[in-house]
Amino acid sequence: VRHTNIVIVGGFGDLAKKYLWSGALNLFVNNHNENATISFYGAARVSVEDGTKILHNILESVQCETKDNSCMKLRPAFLARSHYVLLKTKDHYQAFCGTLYSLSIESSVSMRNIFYLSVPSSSYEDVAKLIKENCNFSSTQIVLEKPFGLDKSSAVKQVNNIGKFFVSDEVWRVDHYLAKSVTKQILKFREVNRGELEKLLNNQYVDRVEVVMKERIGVSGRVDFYDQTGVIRDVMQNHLTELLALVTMELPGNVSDSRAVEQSKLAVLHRVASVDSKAVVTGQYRKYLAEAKEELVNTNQSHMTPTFAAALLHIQKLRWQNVPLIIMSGKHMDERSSYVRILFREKDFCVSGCADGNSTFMKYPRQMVFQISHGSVPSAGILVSRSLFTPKWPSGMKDLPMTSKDSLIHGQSPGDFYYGVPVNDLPAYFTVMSDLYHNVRETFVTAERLLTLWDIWDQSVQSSSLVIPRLYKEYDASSLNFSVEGFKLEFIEKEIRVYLESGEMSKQSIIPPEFRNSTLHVTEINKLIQILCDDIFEIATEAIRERGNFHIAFSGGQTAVNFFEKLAKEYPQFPWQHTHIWQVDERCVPYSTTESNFFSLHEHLIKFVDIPYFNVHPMPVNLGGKTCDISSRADTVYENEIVSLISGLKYDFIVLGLGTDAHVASLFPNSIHLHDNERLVSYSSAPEGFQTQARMTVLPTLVNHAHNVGILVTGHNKHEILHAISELTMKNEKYPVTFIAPVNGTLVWYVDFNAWLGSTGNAD
Ligand SMILES: O=C1O[C@H](COP(=O)(O)O)[C@@H](O)[C@H](O)[C@H]1O
Repeated sequence: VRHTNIVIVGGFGDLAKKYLWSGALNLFVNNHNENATISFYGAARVSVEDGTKILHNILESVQCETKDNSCMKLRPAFLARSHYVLLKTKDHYQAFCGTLYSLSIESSVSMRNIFYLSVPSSSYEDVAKLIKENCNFSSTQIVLEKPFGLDKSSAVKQVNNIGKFFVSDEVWRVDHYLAKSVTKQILKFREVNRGELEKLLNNQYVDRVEVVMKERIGVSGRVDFYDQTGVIRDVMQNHLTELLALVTMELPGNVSDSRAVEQSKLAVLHRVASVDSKAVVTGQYRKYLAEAKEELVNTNQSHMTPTFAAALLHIQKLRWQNVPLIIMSGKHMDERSSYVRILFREKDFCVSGCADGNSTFMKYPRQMVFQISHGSVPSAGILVSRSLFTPKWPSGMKDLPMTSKDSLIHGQSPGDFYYGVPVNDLPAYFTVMSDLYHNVRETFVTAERLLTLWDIWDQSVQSSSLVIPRLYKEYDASSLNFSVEGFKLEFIEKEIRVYLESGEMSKQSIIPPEFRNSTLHVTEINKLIQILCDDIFEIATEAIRERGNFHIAFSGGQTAVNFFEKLAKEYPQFPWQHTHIWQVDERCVPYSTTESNFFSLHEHLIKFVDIPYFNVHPMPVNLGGKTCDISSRADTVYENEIVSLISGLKYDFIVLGLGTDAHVASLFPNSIHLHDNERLVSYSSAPEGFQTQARMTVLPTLVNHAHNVGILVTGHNKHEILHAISELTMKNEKYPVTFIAPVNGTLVWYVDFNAWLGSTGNAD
């Protein structure tokens, strides 16, 4: 007869309450019999009286997973064999272990003791010492939960500290991802499909490998643990790299031989290059800092803790050379899903009958997915594209056909996959407990593997702790989309941060590639003007090559002045001889006054460039010696000039500004001219408060005919209006800029940091 004592040190902790006691019940139900008996002890540091009550309450809530008879029948016996034990001092350990020892002698059974340390890792050494020195059993297992160090050197220290008391065979480090039902099947699946699959798993066929763990939950309630850890240490260095090893390692001759499996895993992990800082991007969900402030006393470093990270790994081995291996995980993501996805290259080309979906050629990527937690798949399982090969399922799995009606899975119709699921999808901690009991080594992490995993991640945990993670919206991390560029990972959307003079960060913002469905440039003002001038120069050169001339209309106002001189002085090759300069709007004042738009156009641009006199087209606001005399119909005169000179009424480039009230040109909120589809140019008037109310302006119809329109927005006073119009999708009279939408042309927004962020400072 053999007896096993399982002692959960820290038996009232979160892990124990959530997982360990139900794992214990399941273990008892499936293994306890008269030849192999099991007792459980929940150990803590409170009095026997209190502890007994607490344990009783915890065990009351541990119910059978299913109402299956054997569990219901055996549950009372399990409760009777579960006891509280006070383990605080040396004497407590001595007394407890002494009792266990006497019991085994009395009943002449061989005794085995498993101490599950569900306590903070900082106590491991002390507890290990107490066990070793006071419980002199011949057979003891010490079970540890992560964190196994915060980096390589602290991991080495932890290994050595435990090693002072227990030899490596006695130390069992849990990685519960190795106990997930599908993880358990990976090698078996590879084994039964060895013939078909092994020839595909290499750089000739594999396009990339993704190891992903997305969670809906955040870390509220456990920030004290998470703040120092962050996502890389929490799940990437361990769970996800272990999964990567299982799919990339050489398949040993016998996958049940745990030594061979370990050797093979180590061999591949040794070849994973250390993760470089350029190969990592990190993020933090927006509420994290507030949560940290609620739960921690010191939050000085909390803004640096990543709750999301993606990393690009490479294996320096011929088999996997140049295959990007992407490991990614995040909290508060759009879904809960973890998987290893292998995407295969498409080598064949379909010529006929390709569109009907029945072709053996794929419209979609060919892929194989080990779905560890279910996500959009009905349940955890293995998916294989039908066009890849027909898989066999290992004995612990069964086929589960999916219908094509369900929504897409990994971009593919469910019916396009072979789908197999574990026969028994057990909770991971049921398997942890059971594998501990049955000495199934490969569910646990050896010290050598642990340190090898740290070799891969050590550099990146150090360097990523120096980079401020990008903030993302809870459940919508689209701002974190990234791309793989050679050996680098980069966010697709650019980000700006603005620092105040003091060096403090004032604002952080993601710059989307588009604003109001048009191209957006956001940068510091000098760079912005450079981009605008470059664009004008390029379009001018192109227009002249195609049509012989270039027609550009400029707005007035201070914003435009900023770039006139740059264009005039820094583009000596600008084709002014073939350029026509027009005006977008003008104030009804003499050209010689500083209020006149033409005056500033002349003073800052025209007078510096060699442009033919007859290529300059000021708005005729001074016609007939009067300014904007209605009877002179100067608007019609300008219109006629446009009609006669500009082919198809299509300006090559129109530069607009944006008012704080969203006016463009001299089209103000609620102006009747916004709806004038007949005319091209008109008199207009600015609301009270504006300098010079009487104006002349081009109308939306004309602007919307242009090949290119650029809207230049600078200064922090434009921030609010940008924000107000950002979501407007329809034309809205209150916001004249919403009437600007080139019909067959291109609209580009040129926005400076101050306007984008609404603050001044230094941005990076
Ligand atoms: O180890 C950990 O894993 C959990 C996720 O595990 P799952 O079994 O629910 O997928 C994660 O939430 C936690 O942060 C981490 O410490």
